[in-house]
Amino acid sequence: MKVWDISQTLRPGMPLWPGEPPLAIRRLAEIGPQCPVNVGALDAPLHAGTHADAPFHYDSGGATSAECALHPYLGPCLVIDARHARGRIELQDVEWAAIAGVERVLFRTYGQFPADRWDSDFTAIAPEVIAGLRQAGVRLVGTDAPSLDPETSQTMDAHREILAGDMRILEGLVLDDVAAGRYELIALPIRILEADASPVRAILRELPR
Ligand SMILES: N[C@@H](CC(=O)c1ccccc1NC=O)C(=O)O
Ligand SMILES: [Zn+2]
Ligand SMILES: [Zn+2]
Repeated sequence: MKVWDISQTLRPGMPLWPGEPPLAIRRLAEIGPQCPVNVGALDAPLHAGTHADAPFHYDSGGATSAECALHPYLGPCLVIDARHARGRIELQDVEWAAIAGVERVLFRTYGQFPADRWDSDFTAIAPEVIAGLRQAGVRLVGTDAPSLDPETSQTMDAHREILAGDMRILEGLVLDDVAAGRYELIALPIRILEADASPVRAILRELPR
């Protein structure tokens, strides 16, 4: 069964949200005469790379990564090619008939994911689109962009629509090699106490025929 790895590589020097501290891999122990193993530690912002926002990120009373149920992050999804969208994915950019019965939607906005540079002008998603997805019964919205809202947003309108429907979010996906269509999504957040986001290893699998 074909598997698509739709996750970024977490690595020192990777592009991060402006102001975030750099990702580091610390060496705690090294194989040698007195030590049988190499041991490291990861210092990384919780939103680094491909990750799942927890509701706590945009609602101080919201669930943390450790508290989020796993159902939204595991199951059939629809990948939508939204590369034609300019600035924001708007209502007219979505083929709403294709959303019927879909619980998970992943938007592709990049022709080639910017793995080596921070893109401040990434394609956001209009709050009206999130509201429309919520009304259509969608439980999870994913994107290859680093956020649903523009980098400069102070109102986080798309995240607020997600909150209104207690929906879930994946950001920083890599969809370059994924054709639009239906897949099985597996992208489980790690059980991190008090966390507002969690790295995920996101993959797609062919749906069973
Ligand atoms: N991936 C994050 C980006 C984000 O909102 C953010 C991340 C780190 C520091 C500040 C952020 N947002 C607004 O200031 C998000 O959209 O959830
Ligand atoms: Zn995030
Ligand atoms: Zn977010």
